[in-house]
Amino acid sequence: MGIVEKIKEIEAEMARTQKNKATEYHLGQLKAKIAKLRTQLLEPPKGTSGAGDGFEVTKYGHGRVALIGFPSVGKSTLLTLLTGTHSEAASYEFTTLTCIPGIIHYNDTKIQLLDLPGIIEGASEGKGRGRQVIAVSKSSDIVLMVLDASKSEGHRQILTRELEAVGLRLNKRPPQIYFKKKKTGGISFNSTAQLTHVDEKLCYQILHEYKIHNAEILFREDATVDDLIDVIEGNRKYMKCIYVYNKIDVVGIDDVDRLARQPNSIVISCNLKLNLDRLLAKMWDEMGLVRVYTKPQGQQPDYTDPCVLSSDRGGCTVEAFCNHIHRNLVKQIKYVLVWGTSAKHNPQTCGLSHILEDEDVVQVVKNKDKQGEGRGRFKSHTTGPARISDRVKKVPLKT
Ligand SMILES: Nc1nc2c(ncn2[C@@H]2O[C@H](COP(=O)(O)OP(=O)(O)OP(=O)(O)O)[C@@H](O)[C@H]2O)c(=O)[nH]1
Ligand SMILES: [K+]
Ligand SMILES: [Mg+2]
Repeated sequence: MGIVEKIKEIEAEMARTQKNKATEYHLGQLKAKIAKLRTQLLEPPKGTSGAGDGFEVTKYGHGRVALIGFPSVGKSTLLTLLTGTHSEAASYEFTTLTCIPGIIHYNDTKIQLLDLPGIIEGASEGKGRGRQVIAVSKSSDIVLMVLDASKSEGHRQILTRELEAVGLRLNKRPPQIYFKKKKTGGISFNSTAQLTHVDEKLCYQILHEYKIHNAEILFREDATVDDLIDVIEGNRKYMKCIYVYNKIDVVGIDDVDRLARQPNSIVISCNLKLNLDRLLAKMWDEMGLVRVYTKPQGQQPDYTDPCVLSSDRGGCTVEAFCNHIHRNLVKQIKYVLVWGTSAKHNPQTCGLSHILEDEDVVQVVKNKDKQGEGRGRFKSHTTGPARISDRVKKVPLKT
């Protein structure tokens, strides 16, 4: 029996089993069995590297965004509109057969947008190009789930389920469960929260299913069995997702209004070029990119060429900023001067652990730079409006 058949069989058994206190442990065990099989399903076939099939696209720019959706929802039309790169669009399904990259220029940053083939129910089990599409989505920073506003609202749930089946968690944070495997000592089970979904026995059974006999586990919230399995599997990817309802030109105003009010959602029309600017702004906000402008001593910063940090990848500390500029810079640094919203006063003298914010300006002072930095430096600075864009771009910085 293949892995997919095994999963189907267990799913059928779960559907047959009544949910009550007595079957709770058995159901938990079945969930763990499915999770293990799905992980097996994700392992690339022996002798291959993974995604394959012309789907590997080199990362480019300051972040990567994947377009995921059923066929013919308008993914390619959207890529062409936002990036200027042509991706074939047509009224028949599966027009796009590979991964097509384009570049969005926004806020002086470059975002790589990936058009992908449509995916369908069963994608997680390898239907269509599901596996390759999912592998590419996992490599991106956020997902735009493109939906047809005129079609069934169930599509969003189906796609979410497909992505969950392969370990993607959309708009969720990791469960607050501490878990550490040990060599000896048995299982130590603790919780700092009242648990209503999981008890010690169920936890032991799940761990037993994974052949884990020595571990430390601490629940910091009222987590579920699924949360526990996610933590044990350890391979889940937590991603932001924006639900993009396209084709609002063909639905009534009441539907548009309802869809627009759902969390993490935006309504657009590629045909009428409606709301695309709002989509870009939302996408950029969700990516959590932080632009930092470097200011050479005695000069104005170059506002066209930011150093772009990410709160998700690598962090936004002064240390991350320095590493971004040069790998040896951290060793040479004495302190930095920071202007902008992260600074208590302008400029603030900061160390490596200071966390920078979008549009901050940083001047690096190296150890050998001591000479030029007299005490008068601090007298000459004025505090301006809170936004660096107002303050710095109009009023030259005192240097
Ligand atoms: N009415 C309407 N039609 C649209 C809109 N956007 C795209 N379409 C049409 O929808 C059809 C499918 O568009 P595509 O861009 O090929 O869709 P896709 O999601 O890339 O499709 P696949 O590559 O096959 O998965 C085309 O006929 C488009 O012209 C829109 O905003 N409104
Ligand atoms: K199409
Ligand atoms: Mg397409």
